[in-house]
Amino acid sequence: MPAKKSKKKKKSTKTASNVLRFLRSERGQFLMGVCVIFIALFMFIGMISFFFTGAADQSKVANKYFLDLIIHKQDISNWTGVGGAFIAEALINKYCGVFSLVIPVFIGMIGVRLIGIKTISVIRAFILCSFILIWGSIFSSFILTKVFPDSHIIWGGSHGSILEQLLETALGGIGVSLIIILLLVVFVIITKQTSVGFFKNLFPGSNGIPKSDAINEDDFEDEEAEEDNEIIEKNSVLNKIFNWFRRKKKEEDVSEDNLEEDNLLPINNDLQRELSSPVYTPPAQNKPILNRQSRSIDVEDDFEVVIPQEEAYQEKRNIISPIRPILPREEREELTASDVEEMEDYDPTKDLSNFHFPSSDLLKVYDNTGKGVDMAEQKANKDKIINTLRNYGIEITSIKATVGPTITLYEIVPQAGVRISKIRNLEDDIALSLSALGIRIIAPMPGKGTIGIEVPNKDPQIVSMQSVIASKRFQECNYDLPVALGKTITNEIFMFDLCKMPHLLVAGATGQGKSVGLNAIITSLLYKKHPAEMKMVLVDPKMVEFNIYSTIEKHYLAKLPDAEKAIITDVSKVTQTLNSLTKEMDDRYELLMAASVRTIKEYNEKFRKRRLSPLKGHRFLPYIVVIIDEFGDLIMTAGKEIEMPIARIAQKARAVGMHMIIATQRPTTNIITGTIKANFPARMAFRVTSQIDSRTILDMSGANQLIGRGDMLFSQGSDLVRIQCAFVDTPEVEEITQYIGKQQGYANAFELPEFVGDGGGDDKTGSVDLSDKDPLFEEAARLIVVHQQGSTSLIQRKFSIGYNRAGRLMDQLEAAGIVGGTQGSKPREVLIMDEYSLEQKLSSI
Ligand SMILES: Nc1ncnc2c1ncn2[C@@H]1O[C@H](COP(=O)(O)OP(=O)(O)OP(=O)(O)O)[C@@H](O)[C@H]1O
Repeated sequence: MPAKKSKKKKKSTKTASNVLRFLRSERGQFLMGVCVIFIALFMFIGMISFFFTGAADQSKVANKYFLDLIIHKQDISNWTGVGGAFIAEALINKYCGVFSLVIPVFIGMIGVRLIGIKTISVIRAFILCSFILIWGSIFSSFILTKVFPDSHIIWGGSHGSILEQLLETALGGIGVSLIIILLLVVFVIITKQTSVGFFKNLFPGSNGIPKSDAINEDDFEDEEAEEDNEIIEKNSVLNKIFNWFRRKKKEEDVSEDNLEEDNLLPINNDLQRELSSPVYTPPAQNKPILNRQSRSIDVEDDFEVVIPQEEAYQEKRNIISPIRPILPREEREELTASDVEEMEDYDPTKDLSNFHFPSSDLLKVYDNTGKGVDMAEQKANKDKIINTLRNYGIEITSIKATVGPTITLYEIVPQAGVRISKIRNLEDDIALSLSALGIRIIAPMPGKGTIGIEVPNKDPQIVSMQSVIASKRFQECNYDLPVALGKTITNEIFMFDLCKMPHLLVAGATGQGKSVGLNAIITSLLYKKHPAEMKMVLVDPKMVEFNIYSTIEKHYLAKLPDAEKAIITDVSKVTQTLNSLTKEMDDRYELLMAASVRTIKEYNEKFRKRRLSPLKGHRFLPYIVVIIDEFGDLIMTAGKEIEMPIARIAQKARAVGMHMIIATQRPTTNIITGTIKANFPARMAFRVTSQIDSRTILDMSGANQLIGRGDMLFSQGSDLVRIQCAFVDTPEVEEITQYIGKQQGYANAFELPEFVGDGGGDDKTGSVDLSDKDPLFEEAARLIVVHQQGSTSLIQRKFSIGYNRAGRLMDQLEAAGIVGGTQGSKPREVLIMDEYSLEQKLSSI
């Protein structure tokens, strides 16, 4: 019996959680949104009808119960029947009067938010509607009742009437009028930051006047007194309104040029803010460019703050749904072609045709809502920059701020005659005055004619991987190996095609965001490339960083034929793998040559068209991305043996679709050598501790001035871009890899070719000549016996020798019977138990 009960209980909990999940899903939310909008519409129509039909219905509806009215089938004139008449009578006459119309409007807003076509702040809307409701009821009761005394409508509702009567008794008619105006002013001042300027400007003589070229308040008052009257004239309220309409028209013209309505509405609708901004046209070269995604606020006459807007999230969500997989580009192209012959092309993804790409829902959405733009902070920073520069005798003609997720860029235009180097040298002084780390001066800003000062925001935002992956740009991009890295200072998604880089060097001190950066790169590739199109070789000497990718071994990873695991953690295996990759590279070149093509793209295209026969050894070539974390560790242990194959691959592998990403936390010249640097034109620099390190990575300083936590500089040739790296946490990556891992994969990981070195490869035990022992033979034997660990990398590390020599030593130790044979990636068995037995053994050899 109790078992039955608990089963029943379980079932009902499951149903409830299913319902909840549905309601939380996109479909559920959309459905609820539509319902809510219909309810709002019904109420609104009912209330509008009330103005025309309310008189006829009033006697039938007033003081009755809703059910009574339905049961007794009353003849109701309201367009929405008993329901509408009842709601309208209650809301308008009983409660808050005609301004109750904002109630269905508010409900409609909630519906719109649920549907997701527009992001509306519910709290803001609630406060706004509540104020309108209360203020409106008093206002209507006081004014409209006097204007239209003989009406079936109680203009301010019972609520308004009572309040208004109380106020009128206490303060008199004039007092109530003043209270109504005061409440309105208070509300506008509280809700609109720029309203103070607007109100000030209503009074002639206020200083809402555009300033002269130089921002120098003292000079300004004395010298331009004469011009003041003229300008004040220009600033009169009528002129402002006229100008506002003129500007609005201009903006509408721009908006026809595809500017998103979403982003402009807040600007256009904001009459108060526009009115408060001065009638001041900045010099042509300083004119603010209205970014497609930007919202620009004229905080003061001379200071414009641009807040680049993100693309609407919902719009992006619709692009990838968990149900509808994103087909690989090639497949999409093929499907659109109606040509039957095209359909017969070879389809590399056919083996895993049911493969579903992960959806962006698997990634976490970080709540940055509380981290809006702090106008006070922007203004204070601006003042500090101006004052610091002024202290050193530098005047500027304009200053503009662009607020990014973690950094704000202040662009200044100095007065003619100021030496740029003078400003550049003030980096430390500005940093001191702003009491902030990570100040960077870009003088001049390339192609802009301004000088940039980057200042970290007090409350930085997290750029979620979700926002980057779900962005329209990423979803619609057709790069061969698309990598979405994060967001630039102007909130734009920063993306690049790894194929074009073609190799990438990642550096940064420990804990500054390298691993997160590598995960972001891998994640973007996983979201766009089908397992048939891309394979990865992951090298992880730290052993813990790439472990999460082991679940996708049979989908995306490549490994050596005899390797147990695809993720390489053993230093000794790295040389083998890299050599194997150089072999794969050479094999691919031979295939390309046989196919008479120059690039992997042309080759694969030919293969798809079935113009290359598999019988002649041709095969579809997936891209291979080699990612090495902590490359410094490898160079320290294996030196040239690692550097050489890396350099070879970096020099040649681009055309055959092999790309490398190497990361290091030790950006010194003995790790990032000249050979490495020459072959890795694209560099990603996270924060480093010294200017020298920054120069080693980027060939210039800057990385030492970053603020960490994913703040980075990306350089490709001479261009240097500051980016906030997208944040993807380990659990998020796990979700993705598990989603992929659960799906059908290939039988094995992608097999790399076996590499047989000059000496005949690894397995040389049979030919080992113990008469020609390595000078380190005895010491190595002691080391192995003392540690009881037959590991080649141990020998490498202890004696600082390369892998080949350590491997030879190990073979000699095996031939001497000190260690056992190879056991895949595991250390060899040590056959001698103690040092005494070893000494005996050594003397007998
Ligand atoms: N893009 C980012 N946004 C926000 N926080 C970040 C970002 N990247 C890194 N962090 C923060 O910094 C911490 C360290 O990052 P990460 O592990 O990537 O550093 P690392 O450079 O790889 O360090 P190590 O070299 O020691 O492994 C993270 O746990 C996270 O809290």
